[in-house]
Amino acid sequence: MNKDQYIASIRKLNLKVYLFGELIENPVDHPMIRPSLNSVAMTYELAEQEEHKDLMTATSHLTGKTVNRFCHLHQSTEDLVKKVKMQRLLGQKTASCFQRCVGMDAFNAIFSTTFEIDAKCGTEYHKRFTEYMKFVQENDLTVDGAMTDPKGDRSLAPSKQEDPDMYLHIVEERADGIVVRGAKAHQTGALNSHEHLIMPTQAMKEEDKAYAVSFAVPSDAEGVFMIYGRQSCDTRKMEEGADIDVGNSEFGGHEALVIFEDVFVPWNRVFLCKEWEFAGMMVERFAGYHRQSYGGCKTGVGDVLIGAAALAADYNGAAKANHIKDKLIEMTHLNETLYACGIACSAEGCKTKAGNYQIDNLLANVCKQNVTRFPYEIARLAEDIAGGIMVTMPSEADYRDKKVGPFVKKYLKGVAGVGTANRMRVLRLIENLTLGTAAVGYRTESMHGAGSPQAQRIMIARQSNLELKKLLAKKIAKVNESENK
Ligand SMILES: Cc1cc2nc3c(=O)[nH]c(=O)nc-3n(C[C@H](O)[C@H](O)[C@H](O)COP(=O)(O)OP(=O)(O)OC[C@H]3O[C@@H](n4cnc5c(N)ncnc54)[C@H](O)[C@@H]3O)c2cc1C
Repeated sequence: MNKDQYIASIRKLNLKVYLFGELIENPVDHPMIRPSLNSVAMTYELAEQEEHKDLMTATSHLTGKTVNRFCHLHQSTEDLVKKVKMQRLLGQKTASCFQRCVGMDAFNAIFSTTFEIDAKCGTEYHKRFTEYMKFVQENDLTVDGAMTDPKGDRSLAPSKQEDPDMYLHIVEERADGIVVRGAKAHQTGALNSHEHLIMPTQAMKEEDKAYAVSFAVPSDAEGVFMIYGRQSCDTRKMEEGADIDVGNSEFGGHEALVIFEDVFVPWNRVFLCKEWEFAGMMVERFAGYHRQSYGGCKTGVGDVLIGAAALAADYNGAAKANHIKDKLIEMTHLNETLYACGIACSAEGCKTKAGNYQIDNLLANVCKQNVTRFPYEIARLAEDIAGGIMVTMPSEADYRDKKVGPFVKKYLKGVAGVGTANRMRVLRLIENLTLGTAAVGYRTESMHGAGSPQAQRIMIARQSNLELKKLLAKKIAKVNESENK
């Protein structure tokens, strides 16, 4: 699809979306939601441009046809590297979350996991999922990769929760399919997606087998509805003529709470049904891909933030100061470190039993662990360079007002030759990325998206191979085991 066809295809869906307690009739044109749709639309627009085709498209190994890379099953480490480069490009173009990665990461995780379930259990999930992928590729769909359950009491297993719906689960198995109930929280781009692709949220034990479920449903399926997640400063987008104050008037991201009220799923769309031993594998593979993803997208957004900070320094007349130059160097160093990790875990990837490529899991976890920290430091340095006016500045309405406008223009001026409005625009962009709507994606998603920091530390511990490292040290130090006796 091109950009316009994508927008038209979302318009055709009969989505049930609630915002501020009301059912939204037309989410596509809602001023608070539309910027997020524009970000996804960019994934279609760039794929049409000759200069970006190499990154934005790939050849499907299922059909031999050209597909959008967001629908691709990675066939090599080169594909994995291109994925990260594509994500950086999109971060640069939108300065926000472009939402389509969760689906891509779910495709690749489910493809390889279902292959291994079938080999062990004699099921036919992989065949079903392969057919599903052909449908996704053929129709160039955006798919919400839905893993996170609300989880209620974090100290209790799914089946031990006071409310059994705190983890999405199977309530009925029928001859023609299953019925599921529950919710998925924090769903990125849910309203801009054609489909929801569900995975379990954690490894399961046998008593939790009703919660070990993976399936796909259209986003307007009977029984599915969404409650839009609000963001800091979101209603600025609803203000008359919203432009400067929004910071990024064109693009944004969103998350939603997606609720499944006894939703029927036909068997051909079920990819895991109670094989609890494989829930952990699916989760780990998805998380690995998604931890790689942040080495691309957050770096692209970081590029925009570094650029905005450098412009703020120019407009403030501080650009020549050595400490400002050094802070911009530090921001670049941190940002490129994230990118290096994204590229490294891709280049060190390997083939799965199903034939698609998986990232190096240790390096992907190191990547995400850095992502939980570095964007915060980059944001801190951007705020330092921007100055306090970034958060105390009068509104755009005051700037345009006949009476007080001239005072705003006069007293918010920086260096000669730069209009006050342009200085305001750059400062509002920094505010948007560090404290406003885009901070959801740049900051808190960096912390919790694809798992909170502790989840990566557990994975790093598991793969650090300390015993080998001890042996290396013993050899160099000439440790003599007989002296220990
Ligand atoms: C902006 C954003 C976008 C997201 N997009 C998606 C998406 O598209 N799809 C999707 O599926 N998910 C998405 N997520 C969800 C993300 O994966 C979760 O936020 C993450 O897994 C953490 O879960 P939580 O938010 O419930 O935090 P919690 O589980 O409440 O964690 C809070 C803290 O408690 C700790 N903790 C939690 N449980 C335990 C325990 N049992 N023992 C000890 N400590 C514990 C954690 O380590 C953390 O420090 C998104 C999240 C964000 C913020």
